[in-house]
Amino acid sequence: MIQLHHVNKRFEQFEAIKDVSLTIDKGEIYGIIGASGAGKSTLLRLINLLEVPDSGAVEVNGRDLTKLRGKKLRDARKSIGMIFQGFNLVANKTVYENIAVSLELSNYPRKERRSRVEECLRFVGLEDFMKKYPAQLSGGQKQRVAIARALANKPEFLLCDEPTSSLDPNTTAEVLKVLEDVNKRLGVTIVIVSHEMDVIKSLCTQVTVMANGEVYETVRTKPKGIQHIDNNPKYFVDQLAKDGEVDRA
Ligand SMILES: Nc1ncnc2c1ncn2[C@@H]1O[C@H](COP(=O)(O)OP(=O)(O)OP(=O)(O)O)[C@@H](O)[C@H]1O
Repeated sequence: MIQLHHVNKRFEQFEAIKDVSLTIDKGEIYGIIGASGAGKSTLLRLINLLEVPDSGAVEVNGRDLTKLRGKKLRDARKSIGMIFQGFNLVANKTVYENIAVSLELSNYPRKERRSRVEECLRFVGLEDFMKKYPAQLSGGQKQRVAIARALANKPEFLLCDEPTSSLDPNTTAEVLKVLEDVNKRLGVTIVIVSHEMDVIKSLCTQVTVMANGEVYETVRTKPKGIQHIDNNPKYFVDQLAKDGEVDRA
């Protein structure tokens, strides 16, 4: 379980995140949506302390990450994988090496690294791509490699920052299917930031709408048939309420 308690984050004078508290239960696919600049990515990055909060607590399975330093923080972070809109693969390394590097950094037992890389690539359907370089892959394949890399250390949580925003609709569907498998078959809790309502609609079990650095509302829903997007946060909630059964959290 992930819990944020009264978290605040400023960039100089600008208050990017204001007193945000939320709970993400094990097994959820938790969406964070909202207009551009609402604070979605910052909120996601606070969960693994890529952004350090100015105040408040970030608890992962009951441990406050803001109190951990050095090896203890690195170990805690192993339970949290992350993928990005731009994939963040290393261009001059092969698919195999991109994944193996994360096992090296975490001191994964040397003899088991190869089979773990193979296992992760099989999971995302790219076992035949080990020797390719990122430039030889499509956008969807790059994101699947990034997912395999994020899974390598067997995380409990996967943070996804706009994972399909640079992909076309078909490739988006392919990546969403992999993320759904990660949740259903591996039991990984997923937190996904997206401005695409279709992504939220097809995947999420709970959704937080952000506006101006604050939680506007959190709803549990299985929305259907959402077509448009609007910058008014009330719009997101109204759409979710209209298209599915919404329990206000
Ligand atoms: N490192 C930083 N330094 C200064 N300001 C920042 C930094 N990171 C984010 N911000 C500001 O904080 C606000 C929230 O940014 P954030 O990226 O979290 O928004 P977002 O909702 O993810 O937006 P988008 O959908 O456009 O990516 C924005 O106004 C942004 O300019």
